[in-house]
Amino acid sequence: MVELGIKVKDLNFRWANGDFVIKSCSLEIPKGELWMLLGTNGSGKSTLLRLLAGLLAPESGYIQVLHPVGFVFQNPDHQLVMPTVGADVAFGLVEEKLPITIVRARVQEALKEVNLLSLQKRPIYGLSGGQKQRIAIAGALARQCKLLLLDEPTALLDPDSQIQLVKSVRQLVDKQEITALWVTHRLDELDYCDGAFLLEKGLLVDRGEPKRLKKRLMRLRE
Ligand SMILES: Nc1ncnc2c1ncn2[C@@H]1O[C@H](COP(=O)(O)OP(=O)(O)OP(=O)(O)O)[C@@H](O)[C@H]1O
Repeated sequence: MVELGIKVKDLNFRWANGDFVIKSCSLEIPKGELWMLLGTNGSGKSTLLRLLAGLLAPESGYIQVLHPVGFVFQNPDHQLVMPTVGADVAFGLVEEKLPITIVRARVQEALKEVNLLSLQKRPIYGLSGGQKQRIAIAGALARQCKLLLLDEPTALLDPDSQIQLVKSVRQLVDKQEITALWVTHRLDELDYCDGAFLLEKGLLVDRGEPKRLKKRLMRLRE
């Protein structure tokens, strides 16, 4: 039997007094795979990610995900809270009250994984958007996350940094057997994933082979 990183069954969610924004959603992602979540603005992608992360509670349905969960937001400035790179990556570990020797080792290892070890002592202020996103990912790696949820992590990046980021997440997924779900509007990113979902008005209307979904969406956008 395939081991799963995410299993969701008949999930329903609505905001207080509102209509359902996630409707009878069922999906599975095998452990160690990178899947993408597509859909027009307001279709419910961020809401679904927040439900998976446990940041929102569903009205009904079943969610099973691997832990710990790492979350990467569209705008890293909403996520990075400490003044320097090293302190930010260490933040979650200090919260867990881990011994300082372990914190140091995990921070170094995580920064090495995202190619930012040389910036460990640098202030976050002044770094590029792509570097900041990699710091957010390093924070999740330092916490030894098994599931990575990324909400349009490349939305604010230029095309070069965009492709660099998706390639590095692809490599991390392969190397560390992390499961990842990546929300995007950018169809070129589909070249790096194992599968994709299409959400429309809270309903999963398509799923599967990224090449096929890419063609379908390219036709829709013509
Ligand atoms: N805090 C909130 N309270 C009430 N309604 C909300 C809240 N956040 C989002 N919504 C509504 O929920 C629906 C789904 O929003 P969501 O942000 O999940 O969509 P999305 O697919 O991520 O959109 P985008 O691509 O623009 O980020 C939208 O109608 C949105 O207006």
